[in-house]
Amino acid sequence: MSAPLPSPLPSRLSFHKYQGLGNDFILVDNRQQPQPCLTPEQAIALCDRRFGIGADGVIFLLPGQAGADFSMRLFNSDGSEPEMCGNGIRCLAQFLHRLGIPGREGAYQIHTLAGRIVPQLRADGQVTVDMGIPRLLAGQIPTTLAEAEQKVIQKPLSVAGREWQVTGVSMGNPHCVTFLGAGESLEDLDLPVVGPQFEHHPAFPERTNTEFVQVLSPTCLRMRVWERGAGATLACGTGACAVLVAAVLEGRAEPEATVELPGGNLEIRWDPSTQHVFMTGPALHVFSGTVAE
Ligand SMILES: N[C@@H](CCC[C@H](N)C(=O)O)C(=O)O
Repeated sequence: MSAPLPSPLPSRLSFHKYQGLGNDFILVDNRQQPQPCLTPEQAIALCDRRFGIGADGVIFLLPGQAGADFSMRLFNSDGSEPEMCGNGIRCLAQFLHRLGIPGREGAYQIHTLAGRIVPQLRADGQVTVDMGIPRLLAGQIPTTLAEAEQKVIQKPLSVAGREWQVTGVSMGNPHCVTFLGAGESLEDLDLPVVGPQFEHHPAFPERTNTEFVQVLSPTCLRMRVWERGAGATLACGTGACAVLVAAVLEGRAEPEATVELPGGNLEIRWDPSTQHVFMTGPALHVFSGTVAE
């Protein structure tokens, strides 16, 4: 049997493991330099659940840009860099609090590749995040399922031998949302088969996250997710926001609803006056450590 490949694990790296509804991340205090201290290859190695620490991604706490208090960047477990991470930014807010950085009335101004995002710690220990305004035009998602200046609502998409109706939403990162038909169940979905075919579909030039949704009521949505660059995860915060937005656009839900994910629930609100989406949910520190020599 051949010896395992040499690991690019960054020896002696201090890290902090957090999770939001089981969507788990390795957080690195990277405030000493403007660029991430790790390469995508090192992030892949750290995320490996056998040879590394194990996580859905690596999140970097960086110095602020554009007037923000701090910046956040992250690598998915496949080494790709997404624009934003909803569960992850709740974890980042808890990390800042644990570092003894109070924020303004518990709120932190965070610069991300999706723009300014504002998580706020709540007295009950949960975190509410102003996720900004969803992008709904095909050119913003991006997708070729419609003309660039058109919305993508209930468009047909052939995947895995069947036609799905999909709605596209960007929360800074791309999301393809599809609602199950009567008699279909989330448990019957073969995510490892259909997920990658959605993720890599040519209609999504930057790949996509895909959410499969069952409407329990206009104020309760149940979902599973296949994430771009991470696969099937227990929760996706930007995905839950995209699901609420898509459900409202399709006339299936109220602007405020509970989104049930395999890892737990998120409360999502799409404010009609400001068009901002707000997400509320938990984020917990699991352990801290240092990578071996
Ligand atoms: N799980 C995250 C999303 C992380 C990024 C996503 N995989 C992408 O590539 O867009 C969340 O909670 O939003």
